[in-house]
Amino acid sequence: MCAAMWGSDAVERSGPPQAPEKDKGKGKPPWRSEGLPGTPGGRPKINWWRFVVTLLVVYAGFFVVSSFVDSGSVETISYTEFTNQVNAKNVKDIYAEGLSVEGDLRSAVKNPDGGASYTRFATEIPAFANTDQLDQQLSTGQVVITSKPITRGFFSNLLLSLLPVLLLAGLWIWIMRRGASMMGGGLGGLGKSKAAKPVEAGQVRVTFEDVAGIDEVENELVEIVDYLKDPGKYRRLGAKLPKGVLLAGPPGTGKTLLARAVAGEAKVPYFSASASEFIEMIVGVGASRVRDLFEEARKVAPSIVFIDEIDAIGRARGGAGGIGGHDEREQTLNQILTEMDGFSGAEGVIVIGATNRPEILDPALLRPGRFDRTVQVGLPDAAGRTAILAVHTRGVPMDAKVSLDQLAKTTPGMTGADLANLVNEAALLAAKRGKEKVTMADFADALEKLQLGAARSIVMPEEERTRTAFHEAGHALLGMLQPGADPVRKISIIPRGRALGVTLSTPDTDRYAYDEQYLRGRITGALGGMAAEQVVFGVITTGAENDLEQVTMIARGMVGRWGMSEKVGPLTILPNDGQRPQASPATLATVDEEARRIVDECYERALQVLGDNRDKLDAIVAALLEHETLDEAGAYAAAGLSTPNGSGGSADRRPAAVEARPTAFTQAHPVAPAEGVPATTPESEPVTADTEAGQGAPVGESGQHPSTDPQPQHQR
Ligand SMILES: Nc1ncnc2c1ncn2[C@@H]1O[C@H](COP(=O)(O)OP(=O)(O)OP(=O)(O)O)[C@@H](O)[C@H]1O
Ligand SMILES: [Zn+2]
Repeated sequence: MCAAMWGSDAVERSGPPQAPEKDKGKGKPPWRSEGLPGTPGGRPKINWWRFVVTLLVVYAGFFVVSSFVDSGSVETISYTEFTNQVNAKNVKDIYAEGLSVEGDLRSAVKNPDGGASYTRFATEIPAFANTDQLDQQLSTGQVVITSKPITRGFFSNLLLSLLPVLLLAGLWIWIMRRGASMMGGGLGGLGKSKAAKPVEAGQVRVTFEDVAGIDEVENELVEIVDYLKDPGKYRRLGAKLPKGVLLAGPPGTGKTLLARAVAGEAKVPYFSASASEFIEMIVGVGASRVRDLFEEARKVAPSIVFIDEIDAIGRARGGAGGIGGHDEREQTLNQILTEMDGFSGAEGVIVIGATNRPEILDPALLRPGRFDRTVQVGLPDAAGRTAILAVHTRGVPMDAKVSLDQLAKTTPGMTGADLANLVNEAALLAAKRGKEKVTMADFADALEKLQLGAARSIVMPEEERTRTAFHEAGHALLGMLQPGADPVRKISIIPRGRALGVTLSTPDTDRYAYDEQYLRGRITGALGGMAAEQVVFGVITTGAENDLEQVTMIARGMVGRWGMSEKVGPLTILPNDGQRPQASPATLATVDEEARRIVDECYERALQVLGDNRDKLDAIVAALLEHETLDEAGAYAAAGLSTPNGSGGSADRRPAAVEARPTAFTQAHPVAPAEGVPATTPESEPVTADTEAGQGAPVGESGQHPSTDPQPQHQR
């Protein structure tokens, strides 16, 4: 009974703070309530039935367990028997707590010496028992009661017996609240968006000055800034501005920064939220948060609402699930769409969304009147990188010899965030070294740390070191000898992170597209470590796991994505967006077969080249064992080759590269394969997940150049 009361109280408290009635009659589009059957106004759905059933089960379990605990050497007797024994003065001291009584009962068997012997007994006093009368009996029976006497009234007794239930219920609610508050909110505050607190107008300190290297993107947003500054100007002419702008591009390219800069330039309030924050375990919460957010934004319009990671909720419906339940995601998405449809444009709320994966967005989001403008935010080119470095080195005292141009050239593929990080790392290093200014050497070391990972101080057994040296030399030598391959920049057998050794190759210029020969070269190079182990030691180790992942990914991409197998043809069999492969089992089998053929051919070639150039391989290994790390010049010199850029650098080596997609190409070997057993991926598993991090995602004009970018890291 108490539990029931308590429960209904909890129902009250779980309701969203803003009563749904508030929305009624406000002329909200009718489809909203149709679209959300059973959850009007996004009221959280709590399954009370399940709650009650769970409690009953737990309660029953509690009794079963406690009856087991009671049994044993203790004899359970009935209440009547107990009172009889008391009256017969057979009961010694008792221990009473609540309704349970335990004590000693004189045995029927007498001791030989004539003394009494006792056995342990227990009983329950029923709630209807007359406890006053019992008290009387106990005192005349000379029974000493320890612990609390049994004089509680009916209700307190009941309450006591319900205590475990109450505790469990409390625990349950606590878990619920925790679940909710972990993602923001809390049960009482469900739906209250943390994001509803904007950065006030004029408080956003970021301007376009702080965003470098992506001028085209800025230009697209200037119009919006102008509109936000004076919406009236546009309104008078009846001009319609986009309600939403979608910024699409790889992580760290400055999308958030841009959105803030727009707010900073226009001096308007800025609301920001990550789409994943909206999603809750309880259906309807996301939608109510969205409603809240927009309500606040409208109050202070003109304003900007920035929604990061919009793909988390904006995935095409029916596609692979995102976070949160399906219903919740869809409702949240619907709410965003409703809100965007809702503004007349006169309100001056501009929504800026950001995503790494525009291709998986629900087309409904991109319809006119919603995110009707998509701006691609790509990786910066060399000039862009120089500009970004300039922004981030503004307050950093630098040695006169530091050349940002030079740095930009050696950092192809890095994003704005990477470059900001690089500057910071270099400054940290310089400070640690007690310098007044950051020098080029600090930058070089910081770059090495970022590209290769921080060195670890573990002592490698000599045998392991030699094996690693051969492995890395194998990667490197194939990189040096294959036409069109990216120059080898660094080889190292110093363990870093999870890697035992690293070979780094980067192109001279950023590149966006790769030809078949290049990709085969890359596969061959990635197999070089394993091939070297095979050639030299006759056995291979688990150290090539990472290499093989790359190999598999590239080979399958060539066949299933980039039309490089005649047998399969120019079809997309393995989509880039993580969707299931679209092909018959027979075609999938052919893809596997073709990928395997390519890899086999490349491995043969790797064995061949290394076998033919064993002298060069040994020479690189000797240099590596001596110096541990070789830079570009050192590596080529050790092999007796000239660097690709050097005097003898043959022009035919240079890839027919388009612009730059600088990809550091390193190979890492796990120091220890997880628990000794390298995880194996079944051949048939589509390797499309690699693009998750945007690493393999198309760069530049989205999707037009399916850039392979098979994971730049290539480490032993
Ligand atoms: N174009 C740029 N100019 C100057 N700094 C930049 C630029 N791009 C990124 N940065 C730096 O990188 C940091 C992170 O960028 P930001 O958070 O805007 O990236 P993002 O594209 O929103 O990434 P994500 O998709 O991961 O959210 C910025 O705070 C800034 O310091
Ligand atoms: Zn390797």
